[in-house]
Parts: sequence; structure tokens; C-alpha cells
Amino acid sequence: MMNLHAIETEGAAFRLIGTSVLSYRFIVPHDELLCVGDLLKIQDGVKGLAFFGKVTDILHDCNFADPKWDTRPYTRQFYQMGEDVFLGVDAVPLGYLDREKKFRRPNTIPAKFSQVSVATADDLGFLRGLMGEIEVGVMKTGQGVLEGVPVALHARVMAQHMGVFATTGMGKSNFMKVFSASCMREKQFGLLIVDPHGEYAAGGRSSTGESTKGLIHYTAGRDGLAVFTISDENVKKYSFSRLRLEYDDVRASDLNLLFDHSDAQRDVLELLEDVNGAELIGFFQETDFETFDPAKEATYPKNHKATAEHLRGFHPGTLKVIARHVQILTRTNAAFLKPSGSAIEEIVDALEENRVVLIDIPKMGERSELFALSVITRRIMQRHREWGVAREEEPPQVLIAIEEAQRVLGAGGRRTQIFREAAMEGRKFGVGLCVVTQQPKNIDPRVLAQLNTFVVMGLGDRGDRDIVASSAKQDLSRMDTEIQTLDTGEAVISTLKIPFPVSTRIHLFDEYIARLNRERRSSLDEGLHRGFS
Ligand SMILES: Nc1ncnc2c1ncn2[C@@H]1O[C@H](COP(=O)(O)OP(=O)(O)OP(=O)(O)O)[C@@H](O)[C@H]1O
Repeated sequence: MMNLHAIETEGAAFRLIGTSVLSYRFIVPHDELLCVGDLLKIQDGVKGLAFFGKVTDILHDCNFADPKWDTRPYTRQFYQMGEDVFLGVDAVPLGYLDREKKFRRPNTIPAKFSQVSVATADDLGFLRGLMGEIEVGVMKTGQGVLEGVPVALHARVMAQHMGVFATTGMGKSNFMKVFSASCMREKQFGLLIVDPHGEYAAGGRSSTGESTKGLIHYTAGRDGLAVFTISDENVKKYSFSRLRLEYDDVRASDLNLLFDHSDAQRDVLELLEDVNGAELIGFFQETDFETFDPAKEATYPKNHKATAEHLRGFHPGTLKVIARHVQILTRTNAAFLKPSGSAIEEIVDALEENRVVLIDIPKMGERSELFALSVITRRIMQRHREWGVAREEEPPQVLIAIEEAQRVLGAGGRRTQIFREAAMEGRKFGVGLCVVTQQPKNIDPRVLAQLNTFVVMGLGDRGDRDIVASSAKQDLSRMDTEIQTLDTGEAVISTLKIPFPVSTRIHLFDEYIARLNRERRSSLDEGLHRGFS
């Protein structure tokens, strides 16, 4: 018979008592402080393997058979029976290091009574080798952070679409800026962000009112950034490029994205999809729809004959509505939409040079944001498709951020075709989407199924958490308690090439870029000292 007293207790905090390949349980003294989310190392001395787990639940437990022992009159005495009263801890397995120090999925179980301890940064040092290039924060445990273990996404995975899910005020803007700064630093793919509030480029106010810095303050990474703005002041002050789009960049489907249309109006726009933008806008601006009759050439300008002939059989009222929408489109976007002169090729070039491209349109509103995003996305998709035909080598990678993505990627929205195309086939051409939303349950599940990276920053709503957990490629269901208790600036990240979902404390942007600027300065100083070779 096994002699339990013979087990070495020196240095061993706790011992594993069960239960299966997919679930660990151990007990700790009743006064021990452990938290949900704490990372554990389970050293299997019998097989020579190191297992890792994460605390998912902690409960009161004891050795007494009587279920009411703790409410009996002499309860106080029981507290002196320290060894019979303890905490039971449940943990989820993360994986294990085999004898060759290779990290494996948890397909076996540690020996009974293996030694369990809270993992240190040294224990988890091997994770550094599994991380990617795009640093976003440090690994978090239930009680704090593991300073030596940065969390960094793999650049190659980014064209396979990512989702950022955050309730308002949980630190989504901060995350996007930290992510962008790391993209500027690494320059491994292009990142497009349309910024309707003008906060990402030069900074502004956070949702709680403090002033924050912007991407231009990451001076050491400045050549990884291109900003296209409508603001004269910013062109002068920061030498940003001017944002210009021209009529020919527009397609009929852009109107579908911005306005609600009847079936007949949608039919008109579908028929006109291949008509170039200048012709489309010219036709609707120059034709009088009170008298328009496609069968009578005298009722429309001669140069629009081909377009007019498409429109036989449509009611003039239908065309009038579209003419009005064309007028609203050109007027409301007049700050950057002109008959000719477009910066779109420069924008796509900057993305192909693997820079972060910010489209800075302060105070322009939602329609302008979506319009600019749709026009640029279409051009990116077009270029990348052409690339596939014309050249042997792979196209460059581009990631397109879509904030409040439920607006354009909701279930059943046929009006937002270009974003759906990017979601469904973009990865073949190196085009990824970064879907940012507070309401994942309002995103088309087919789009969610395409995402390979999930950044979850606190979701209060059970429906939202369930849909995220069921769409992620790694099992997030066991992390539900942790996701519910995430604080501002904390995230659970599930992505390809990092073997388990990692809880992360996202860097605070201002501190992160201060560090990156310092690192660059000190490496320059060192270079000057030693000479560059
Ligand atoms: N990683 C972090 N560490 C510490 N504080 C953070 C972190 N991220 C965000 N915060 C703080 O939380 C507050 C809200 O952050 P932020 O503006 O990024 O939220 P948000 O989710 O973008 O809000 P909204 O959706 O309203 O725009 C800010 O005061 C910011 O300083």
C-alpha cells in the first residue's frame, strides 16, 4: 500500500489529485490566496514532464462526510482541524513540455500527486519562442502580470482575419493604437484604419476624458506610418498627405452601403455597377428625371446614351431618389471627393510598403467613414486579385480595420458586398479584415467563422460571449468567468500559432511608445558608439 506520508513535501506547494486529461483538480490550505486566471506548473516527476494549467474555479471543501458540518453548533472547533478543511481548485490544462522541451497539446495526464505550483515568468519563459512579432501586451495571471512574458501576435496570421470584441470603455482604442504601433515597428504587413474621430493620428481624449498621444508620437517608427487627411491644418502642421478621392473611384454599390434602398432602386444600382464613377455621377447630375425617357434621346445629354439605355422600364421616381442620393454623396464628401485627382494609388502603395495607413477624416461622420473605407477596400481587393494573375510571388499582406463592424458585416446585409467579399475570399489574396465590434452577436456568423484571431476585451452580455466562444478556434468556454471579470485594458487572446488562449494586459499606449522611442534611441547611441556595419 502506498504510504502517503512518504511523499516529499519540501518546496511542494500543492499536489494534484485529479481528474482527467481535460480538467485538473488539487487542494490548497484554506487560507491560501489563489485567483481565477492564475497560471500553474504541474511537475510530473514520474514521467519527467512539465504540465501547465490555469485556475478556473476555487471552492470550499473538506473531508467531513456530514454535508452540514459547517453549520453545526461546534463549527468553531472545526477550524482547528486545519488539515480537514481546505480549498478545492479546478484548473484547465494548457499543454505540457515534453522531454525535448517541445510544447504539446494536453493529450495526457500528469501523475497523481504531481507537484503543483504557481508558475513564474521563468517557468513560462519557453512561451517567448512561441510568440509572434506584433507585441500587444504582457501575459496576465489571476493576481498580476508576468513581466518577462510579452504577448505578441504572428504577422503571418493577420491576413486570416481578426476580431476585436470590446464593450465601450474597455480599452479598444488603446488596443488599436498599441497594435498599430507594433505594426509600424515591424512593417510586416500594411494596416488600413479609417479614423472618423481624428484620435489615432495625433492623439486626443480617451473615453474617460484624459488626453492621449497618437501614432505620430511614436517618432522612432515614423517611417512605418502614412496619414491621409482632409484637414489643411494637419497637412501643414504634420506634413500629412492630403486625402483625395475622385469620381471614378466611386461605384454604384457605394450608394447601397450609405442609403436604404427599395428593391427597384437596388436593381438600378446593380445594373449600373460596372459604369465608371465619373459617368455615373455625371449622368445623375445632368439628367432631368421629370422628363427623362430612355427611349427618347432628346430627354438626356447625348454623352450618357449608354447609361440611359440601361434604365429602360424603371419608374422616374426610382431614378429621382438615386439622383438625390448621388447629390448627397458628392456634397457631404466634397472635402475629399472631387471630379478628378485621387490619392488612392498612393494609399494602396503605402499599404504595399507595409505601412500603417490612417485615413484621418475628423468630424466627417459615419457615412463618409464607410464610403472612404468601401472605396479603398475595393481598390485593395482589385489590386490584390490582379496581383494573383500577373505575378508568381505572393501578394503583400494588408489588414483592413473595420470599426463598429456590425454596421457592414451584420447578418443578411447584401448591401455591403465589398466587405463580405473581403471576409470570404480576401485571405486568398493576402487581404485580412480586423473586425472591431461591441456586439459580436450582430455579426454574420459566417464572417465570425472566418476569423482566426480573437481579441476579447470584456463582454458583459452572455449572448455575445457565447457566440465568440463558439466561433473561436480554441476552446474559450472554460474561460467564461475570466472573460466576465476582465478589467479595462485586459484581453483574452486566442490566435493561431500560440498554443492556448492567453490572458493579456494590453500595454498602455503612451507608456509603450515611450519605451519603443527609448529603445530606438539607445540602440542608435550604441550604434554610434560601436559604428554601424
Ligand atoms: N491597457 C490599458 N492599461 C491601462 N489603462 C487602460 C488600458 N487601456 C485603456 N485604458 C484606460 O481606459 C480608458 C478607456 O480606454 P479607451 O478610450 O481605449 O476605451 P474604448 O474601449 O476605446 O472606449 P470607447 O469605446 O468609448 O471609445 C482610458 O482612460 C484608458 O487610459
